[in-house]
Amino acid sequence: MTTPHIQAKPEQFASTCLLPGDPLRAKFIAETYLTDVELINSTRNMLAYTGSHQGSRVSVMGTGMGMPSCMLYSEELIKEFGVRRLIRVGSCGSTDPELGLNDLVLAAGASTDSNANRLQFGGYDYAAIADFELLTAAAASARKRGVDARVGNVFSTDSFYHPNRKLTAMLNRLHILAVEMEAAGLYSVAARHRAQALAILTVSDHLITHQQLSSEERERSFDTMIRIALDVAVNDA
Ligand SMILES: O=P(O)(O)O[C@H]1O[C@H](CO)[C@@H](O)[C@H]1O
Ligand SMILES: O=c1cc[nH]c(=O)[nH]1
Repeated sequence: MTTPHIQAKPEQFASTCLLPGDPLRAKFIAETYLTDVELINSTRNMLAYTGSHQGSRVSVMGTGMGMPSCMLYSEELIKEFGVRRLIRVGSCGSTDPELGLNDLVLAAGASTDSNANRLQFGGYDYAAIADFELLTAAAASARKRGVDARVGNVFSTDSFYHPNRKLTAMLNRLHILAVEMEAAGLYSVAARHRAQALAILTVSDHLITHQQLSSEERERSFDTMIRIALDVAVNDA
């Protein structure tokens, strides 16, 4: 089966797929952490690979930026390629003074300014939440690795350059930890298909202090997040 966006056979995907926004981060993850790696999609340069990690098959694929792109790929991965566990490994902007560069967030829930989930829900508000099993596995992995990962609500936005100048303060007031662009959509697609999803995020920039990582660091670093995601993948495989 191929789709307009993914040219692969269903059996080429593992049932667990890591999903960075950046396809070059997918390449980096495949080349650095997996063995026996096969490139299984390059349509639109949205690179996807399957390989092995500690004896378990794992796939990794870029989703592009934003909910429309992430939801499209997630839907196809679940419906046409048999992917059942989708683990986003993304960057985010911290909205919390106590959450600094390179710190980790496990997105238990994802608020949003997007209409994408309302489109599927008759205009009502949908509470986009992570799969509990994946979330607790990631929290356990972080604990075991001595990593102080924060668990909480994030904000998935349609607008990287947000017009609301008071957004950061408003999010902080509601104890939302960070901003990114995909988790709320990923969670609703997974729920609709009874699949499991989790977003693990690393702080790449700080919306209060304006510190930031370089684009190369966003492509090639994030070792802790990737290792935790792979612990979850192997645990569940
Ligand atoms: O680093 P990734 O996974 O792409 O995630 C974040 O970075 C992009 C914006 O620069 C958006 O996709 C946002 O969600
Ligand atoms: O979506 C994102 C990702 C990183 N940093 C942000 O401010 N927003």
